[in-house]
Amino acid sequence: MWIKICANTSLEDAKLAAELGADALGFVFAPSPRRITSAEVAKITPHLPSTVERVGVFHAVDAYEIARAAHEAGLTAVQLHSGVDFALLHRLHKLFAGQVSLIQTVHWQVDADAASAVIVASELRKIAADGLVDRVLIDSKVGAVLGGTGVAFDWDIARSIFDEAPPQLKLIVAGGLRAENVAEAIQGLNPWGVDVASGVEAVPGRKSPEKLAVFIRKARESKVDSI
Ligand SMILES: O=C(O)c1ccccc1NCC(=O)[C@H](O)[C@H](O)COP(=O)(O)O
Repeated sequence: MWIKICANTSLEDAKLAAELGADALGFVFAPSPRRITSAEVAKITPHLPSTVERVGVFHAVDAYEIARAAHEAGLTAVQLHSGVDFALLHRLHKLFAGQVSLIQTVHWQVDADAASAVIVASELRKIAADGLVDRVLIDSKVGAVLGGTGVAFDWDIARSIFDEAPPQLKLIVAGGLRAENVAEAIQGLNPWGVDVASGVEAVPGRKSPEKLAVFIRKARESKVDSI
């Protein structure tokens, strides 16, 4: 199980998450109470183990702007968090030339779960057909808020979408995960990875060491029920 701890804003939190076994650390460049600049991330990434992915979360902006920020911040992956824009994905793929990987977010509108199921399934098919990206993060959208919502989407409705997704896609579940429910998400959806931001915080923008430790342990220990 790939585990991403997102929305880090300090070296202390990022180092702790890495020590506790996170596979990837996220830094939010998109508008957020947890937003961080590339100059600030550049002071954190050199102190992290090289085995841990450093993922920048961006709303669609200019490809050159994303590439400049990724370079300055020392990112190893870029997560595009506002709608699927194949032209932008292809521009970034060319600019990064294999040095930085790409993760695409697809949003699940929580107050319209049945419609979201149809839309998300369609987006997954298009991403698979395009063939450029294999990691897709499915995150809750609450009203107009695209991330860090602390709200889970309807996993019962989502189960068939995860089950029937194109097999080449590595699906990451996000939105409202906490130590208390990460096992349920893993057992219900059988994702390739999990991602959490607010669910392991003590206060907005600062992680709770206890919540982080329990979340990572529970995600590691969780097994998918075999039929
Ligand atoms: O985390 C944020 O504050 C955020 C804000 C705006 C865009 C993206 C953001 N985070 C991206 C992620 O990958 C988060 O891990 C994800 O939204 C999950 O958030 P949460 O429900 O708080 O665990």
